[in-house]
Amino acid sequence: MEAQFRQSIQQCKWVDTGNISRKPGGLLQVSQRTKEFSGSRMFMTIQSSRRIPAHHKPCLLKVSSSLKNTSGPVLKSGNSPVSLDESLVLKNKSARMEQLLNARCIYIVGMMGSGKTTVGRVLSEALRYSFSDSDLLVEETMGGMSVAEIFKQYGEGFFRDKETEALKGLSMMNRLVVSTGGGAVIRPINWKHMRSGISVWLDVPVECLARRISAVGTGSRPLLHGESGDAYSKALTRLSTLLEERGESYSNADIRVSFEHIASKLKHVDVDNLSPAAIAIEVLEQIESFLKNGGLA
Ligand SMILES: Nc1ncnc2c1ncn2[C@@H]1O[C@H](COP(=O)(O)OP(=O)(O)OP(=O)(O)O)[C@@H](O)[C@H]1O
Ligand SMILES: O=C(O)C1=C[C@@H](O)[C@@H](O)[C@H](O)C1
Repeated sequence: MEAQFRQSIQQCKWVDTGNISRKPGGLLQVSQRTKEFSGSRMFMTIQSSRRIPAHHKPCLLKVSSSLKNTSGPVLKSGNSPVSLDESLVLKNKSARMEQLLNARCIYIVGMMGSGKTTVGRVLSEALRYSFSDSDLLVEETMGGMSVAEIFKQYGEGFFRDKETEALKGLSMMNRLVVSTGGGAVIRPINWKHMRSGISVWLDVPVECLARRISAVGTGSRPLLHGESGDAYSKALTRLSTLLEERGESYSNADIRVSFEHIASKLKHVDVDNLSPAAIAIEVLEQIESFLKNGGLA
């Protein structure tokens, strides 16, 4: 396959085919003719379907290039812009971790608004995992009722039972990134299910959570209803109480990804402008060192 691939791109004049190297995870790195594309990099990935016999594997060629000084958001991952540089780091790290991860699921825990869904989607794409959201699963089993409606009609206890059922089902699967409900950590039985994989706590300062949530409203977040004051103060008051109650439960996670730590590492003045991809990269780095240091052994 690789030889065929080399041949098929011989005519492609801006690719120096003599300089193809294989990277882990099937990534082929191709350097370009520096005369014409000075300062740019090009990566090609061969992806194939597992269900088809090896000698008939179709080949999907993904080509991306980046020019030096191109750091603006240019690729889209779901709704999250991922810069080419971040995208390459994510791809390389993910490919390196394929074996180490051994198809284990990743459970993302954290307060509402911490970015479990946003970061989870970026991670799942990079790892070529599927993405799942336990809140959405509960809504599906309830025939499309929203979480807020379930709380209102049946109460929190009922919702928590459904959440536990959803996590139990997910614990039997592999190659999933799961965004868990913000309160999933409070039930020990849920930890039993999440221990089937690697759990990651997105630890976001409460002021940042309140800013994010007050920007979009609390309509879909029943536990934030009922405070008085402006949207930011209401969210801040309620979230602070919840975080105080749950701090210890979140710290049961195998890995804690602190936004303050990422901001200081990247020399950002605050935590509000960390890209989902930068957070996903930190998650991968921490998972790698957790597993290499015998985590889950
Ligand atoms: N890195 C980021 N920078 C800026 N805004 C972000 C970032 N990540 C997420 N957001 C925004 O914060 C809000 C919450 O994000 P998201 O839905 O991913 O969080 P969540 O943890 O899944 O929340 P919930 O548990 O309430 O469903 C969204 O409006 C999202 O666009
Ligand atoms: O923090 C919580 O307890 C919740 C978070 C959401 O994801 C939903 O699971 C629900 O609104 C409860």
